[in-house]
Amino acid sequence: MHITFKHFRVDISPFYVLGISSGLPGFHTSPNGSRELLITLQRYWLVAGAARVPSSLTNNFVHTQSYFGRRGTKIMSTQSILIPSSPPGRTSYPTAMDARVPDPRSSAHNRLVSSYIPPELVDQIPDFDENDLLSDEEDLSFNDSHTVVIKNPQRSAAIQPQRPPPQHVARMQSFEGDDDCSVIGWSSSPYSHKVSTMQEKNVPGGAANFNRMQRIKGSGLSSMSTNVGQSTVTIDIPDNEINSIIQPNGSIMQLAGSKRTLPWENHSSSKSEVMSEGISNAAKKKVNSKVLNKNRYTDIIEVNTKMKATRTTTSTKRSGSRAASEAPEPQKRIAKIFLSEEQKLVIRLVCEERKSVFFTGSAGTGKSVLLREIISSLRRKHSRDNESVAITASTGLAACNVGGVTLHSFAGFGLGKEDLQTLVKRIRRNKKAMQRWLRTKVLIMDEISMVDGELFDKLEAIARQIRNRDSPFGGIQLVVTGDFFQLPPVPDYGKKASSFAFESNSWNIAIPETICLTQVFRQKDQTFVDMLNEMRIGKLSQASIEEFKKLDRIPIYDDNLEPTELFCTRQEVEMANSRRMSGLPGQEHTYDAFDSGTSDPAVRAKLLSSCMAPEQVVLKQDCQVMLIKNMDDVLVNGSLGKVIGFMNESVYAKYREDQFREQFGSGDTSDGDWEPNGKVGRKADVPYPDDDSLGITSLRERKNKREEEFVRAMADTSKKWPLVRFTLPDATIRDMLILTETWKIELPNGEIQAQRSQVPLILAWALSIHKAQGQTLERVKVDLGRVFEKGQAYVALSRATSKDGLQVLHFNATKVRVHEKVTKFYLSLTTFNQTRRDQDDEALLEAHG
Ligand SMILES: Nc1ncnc2c1ncn2[C@@H]1O[C@H](COP(=O)(O)OP(=O)(O)OP(=O)(O)O)[C@@H](O)[C@H]1O
Repeated sequence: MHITFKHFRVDISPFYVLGISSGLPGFHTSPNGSRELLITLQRYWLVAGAARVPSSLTNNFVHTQSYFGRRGTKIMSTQSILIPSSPPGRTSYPTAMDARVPDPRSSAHNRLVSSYIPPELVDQIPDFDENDLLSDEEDLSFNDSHTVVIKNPQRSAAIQPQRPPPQHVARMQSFEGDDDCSVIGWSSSPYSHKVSTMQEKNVPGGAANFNRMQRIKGSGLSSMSTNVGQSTVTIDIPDNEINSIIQPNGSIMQLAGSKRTLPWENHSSSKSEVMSEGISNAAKKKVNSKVLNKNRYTDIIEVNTKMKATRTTTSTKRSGSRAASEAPEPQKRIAKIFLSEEQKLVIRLVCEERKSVFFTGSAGTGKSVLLREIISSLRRKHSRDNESVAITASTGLAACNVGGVTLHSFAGFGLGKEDLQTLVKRIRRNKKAMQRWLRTKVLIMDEISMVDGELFDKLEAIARQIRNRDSPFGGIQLVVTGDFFQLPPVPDYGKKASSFAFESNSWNIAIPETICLTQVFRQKDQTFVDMLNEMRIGKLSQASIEEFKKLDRIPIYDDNLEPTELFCTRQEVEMANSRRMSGLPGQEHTYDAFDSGTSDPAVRAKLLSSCMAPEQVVLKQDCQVMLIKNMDDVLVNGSLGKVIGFMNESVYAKYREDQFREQFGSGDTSDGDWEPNGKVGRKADVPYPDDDSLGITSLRERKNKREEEFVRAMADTSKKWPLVRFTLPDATIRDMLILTETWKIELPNGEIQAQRSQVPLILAWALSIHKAQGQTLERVKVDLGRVFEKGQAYVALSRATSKDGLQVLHFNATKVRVHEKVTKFYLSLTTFNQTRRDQDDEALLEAHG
């Protein structure tokens, strides 16, 4: 996405302003008739202050959240980009100074601080010290590439407590841009406040203008602002980094999968609520008035701060000089996926040609990845009416994975067992359900293999009746995906077997386009891909049978991580996991989920019962866990790790610092590519069982006393989280403190029916095949002797990324069974697909050059 702005301002703001500025979005104003880009590079987020701002405000209005932490912690290196525009009637252009960043020593500043930060924490805020100020502008300047260079180590160290020896020349994180596109990059590193290269077009004064840095009188580093006046700046924001777009009418379009959870959403403890209650009336008034003002802004685009894809990957070898990184927070960096030509074809059919499509393909062909892309595109396309794209899936688990609701929930007809007319009547009585059916333009259905054919027909007929239109699904465009060779619908109790959706009467007329994805991404080894494809269709060659039999051995792994054992029943899974847990010494750490949402508690509990994140996670040191959310491009849903300790975020900061020193020594850290999210290539297994063993005493000696108190104060109020050691595919290790994440079951209008905040970990010695569907696992152990359902063996084995990481016990070709009608259905598609491919050959050839 390219966005062009006429004005922009860069604020570089360390500690003081943050708890306040982020919570008071109304201060962000811009001149009449113009659009303003405000970039705030924040050194510290004083979360205590921010947490007192009601989430409704932050959610619905500014979304300054970029990298939020939890209450009671200090978060280093946050940034946000806000793009408000044109509040009518405004002609003035308040600077950061007069609008929201009063001189830290002024009474105005104190008033702001004290109205948003609880008194006990105000006491912990270090006094502003004249010595902390940079003496003059020579201490701080922009160099040619607009790099902030902090020249005075002592002073900047005092201001920014976690700063390592600071010859830190902030290096730009610049994105590549084409000629028409100016680019701004930024870094989350507090050592590198910066705004990267900007190619300004038609800028009166050009770069010189940019350099016109405004400093806040007397406040040194506490805030700076650069004002480019009439520059035109276009920034290129990768789609996957846009969380939400606030539209001219004030409504918010959430984009798929990228929203960062706010601390108060995350927090399972009621502490933050207590804090909100404690908010002063004056503050409440202030906040409310800002809410009322929200329509003044016509659009705000929020960019989350997952680490930019342009960050260089850390080498695991020690290198002479590296840029020190401080950020103890696990920053997210989601890999940019380049879609294959066949994936792009589906996007084109759906988004440009508005066709109803069914895209299918064997396990690992990127159906889920593609679906997420489609959702993003459709949401952007239908941004004026965010209710028009309905995301659904056959099961709660699948729905949770794509951020949608179950088909039943969308339909609003309960279990949907009654006859058609009864169901239609029920929906007509349900205003919200009616609205959904009427407003939906695109209906997405994931995991179609588990949708019953009868249900599919009912939905089709309901759509026609409610929308009073005779075309299939009443004119709703369908985007359907899944693989019928995987798990089938669960039959109703007492009913023999369910039918498949493709057997329904309406399937063929409702879905004119079918695309079979053929390129497998999950496995790289073509022999293995072929073996799995044979297994999928139940036609195993003798050679493949022999190969599978060879997998009945115990793979040797260099680390202590064991393969995840897949079982058919939940009971077996629970037994296997609890047996292993009870064998571990050590104290249990329990994490209770925090559930919320608009549905009543009983419905919510039911909706969340199939959420991948359990209600309660009990962990011990040394237990094996699996990540159930993508954290970045390396640590992804399915990554295996071992809990090596429990600590709070402040202690983790020290831990990271220790880790860094241990690995790279305490020498020059001013340059290089070491990055803050913990990718430290250290093979030695150094246990960090608890806070006390972290040697923080010695570190403290090196710290400023004031800062130490601050850290302790913050640490005291925070909770201990699991520190997990992940072994990466290249055999290096990476430790990450795992905090809570959120899963949502969301209706098309953005209403969150149910939401769960929980640490994104599950015990990973064992997993059910049902839950494993959709997962990618590096190490898998399956006992085929226990498999009973058609498609089950295929689902289980196809989770593995390689033969080396797959152990198969009791392989028996007769256990590999498929539904005959599924085979027939796919055979009929092959012909169709060939025709489709013939048609598209030309386009594909062209695309390949
Ligand atoms: N275009 C792509 N480029 C690179 N990797 C991809 C691409 N598409 C998918 N992948 C990767 O392939 C793996 C499998 O993708 P995904 O889970 O979307 O497959 P799927 O078809 O949904 O599988 P299943 O049917 O087993 O659920 C993931 O690790 C994903 O990141």
